[in-house]
Amino acid sequence: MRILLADKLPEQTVQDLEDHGHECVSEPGLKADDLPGRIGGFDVLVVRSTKVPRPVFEAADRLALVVRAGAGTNTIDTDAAAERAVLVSNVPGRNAAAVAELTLGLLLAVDRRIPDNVADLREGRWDKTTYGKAEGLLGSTLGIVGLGSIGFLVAERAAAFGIRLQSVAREGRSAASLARAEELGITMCDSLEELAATSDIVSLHVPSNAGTKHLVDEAFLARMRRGAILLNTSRGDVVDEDALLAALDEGRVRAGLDVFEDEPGSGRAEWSSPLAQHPAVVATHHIGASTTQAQMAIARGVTEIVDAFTAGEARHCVNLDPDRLGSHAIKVRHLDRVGVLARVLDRLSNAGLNVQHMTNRVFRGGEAAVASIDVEGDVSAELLDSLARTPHVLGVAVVTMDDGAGTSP
Ligand SMILES: NC(=O)C1=CN([C@@H]2O[C@H](COP(=O)(O)OP(=O)(O)OC[C@H]3O[C@@H](n4cnc5c(N)ncnc54)[C@H](O)[C@@H]3O)[C@@H](O)[C@H]2O)C=CC1
Ligand SMILES: O=C(O)C(=O)COP(=O)(O)O
Repeated sequence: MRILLADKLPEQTVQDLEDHGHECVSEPGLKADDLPGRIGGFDVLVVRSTKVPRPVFEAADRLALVVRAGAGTNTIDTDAAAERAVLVSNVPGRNAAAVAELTLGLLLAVDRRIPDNVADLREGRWDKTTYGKAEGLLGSTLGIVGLGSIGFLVAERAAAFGIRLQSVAREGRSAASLARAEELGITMCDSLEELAATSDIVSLHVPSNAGTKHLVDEAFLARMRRGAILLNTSRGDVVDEDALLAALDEGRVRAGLDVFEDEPGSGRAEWSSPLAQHPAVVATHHIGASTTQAQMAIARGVTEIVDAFTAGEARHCVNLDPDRLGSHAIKVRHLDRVGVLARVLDRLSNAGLNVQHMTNRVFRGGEAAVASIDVEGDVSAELLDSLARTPHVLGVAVVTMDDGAGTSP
């Protein structure tokens, strides 16, 4: 597998991939605009925050997998990838502890004005009068928006500070997630509006997508308690930055921010931002995931995904359609001979059935195999009979899949 690494990744990533037999080219300086001209000849692209827009997929000849060495895939045009059958996978959860640590760091820094304390002391000014006025966090209420990998780890850490926890009730939350929330004493608000109005601190841990864009807008900020703290370590566009700036200027809220809508995509850049420079903001350089621990964990995750892909598995893929798993699962047990599957597929095609997902596993000894073919459409007795009579086929069975009961790819 030829792999292009277009971002700063630990040397261990390259080492692991090469140890697993892959050929790696590491070009951490590549930008989105360079990628279309560079992607030719590579099977796999690995990136962190480097953007992967549509032209990359249009220019690619062999590209079959993009791995986001991190959590958020909003920087990758996953639709363009899907249109060209390129898998996009992320490495979920592995950097969550690092982001949770930074989130708590920002909270303490805002509450105690630690950066301003430090700056004044470095300038030779002692000012206990100004800085000795923090509110304190014990008994305050933290509203967590986005109760996933990071949200839960923020909750665990905040609980240790004696902070009360709440989130928003959401359809489709798994039983495991509900149980964990209950265990941590997280109460559920009925709405985001209620969370905004009843939290002393709001921390954002949702992915960036159409549904979360400007989730924190003027109305949300207007509902927040006076002096409340907004923490954003998710993505810049989850917050309406103009509305936040206005709320900060009016002294209504304070903020700890690791991410910005127009943040530079590179490691170093000249960049100024009224938000990042605001006196009521403690800002960092999108470093939530940038600990050695997190990056090593991500590096292992990247290798696992590439290895799984090599073995035919789409692990942590974000752009396969979970609803298109077919209406019927057909199992064909057959002798492992050249041409059997071609004949089986030919019969499915003649019956007008579209294959949604397919695997073929060979048994020990190499004599026989079983193909699992998920199809969409009616499977007639006539078709089953013709499949069963295909040369070298040993047996055929069909299972009707309920909605959502398909075989996961
Ligand atoms: N600052 C940094 O360096 C990092 C930032 N991130 C950002 O944090 C985000 C979250 O990361 P994880 O916790 O690992 O992802 P996750 O997928 O484990 O959790 C996201 C949670 O948000 C929930 N959610 C989605 N839309 C929502 C909505 N409209 N309202 C309420 N909840 C909603 C999901 O159900 C899920 O529980 C990433 O998508 C990424 O953008 C992630 C890692 C590092
Ligand atoms: O994992 C994520 O979603 C992150 O935001 C981390 O970004 P990075 O890999 O540090 O550019």
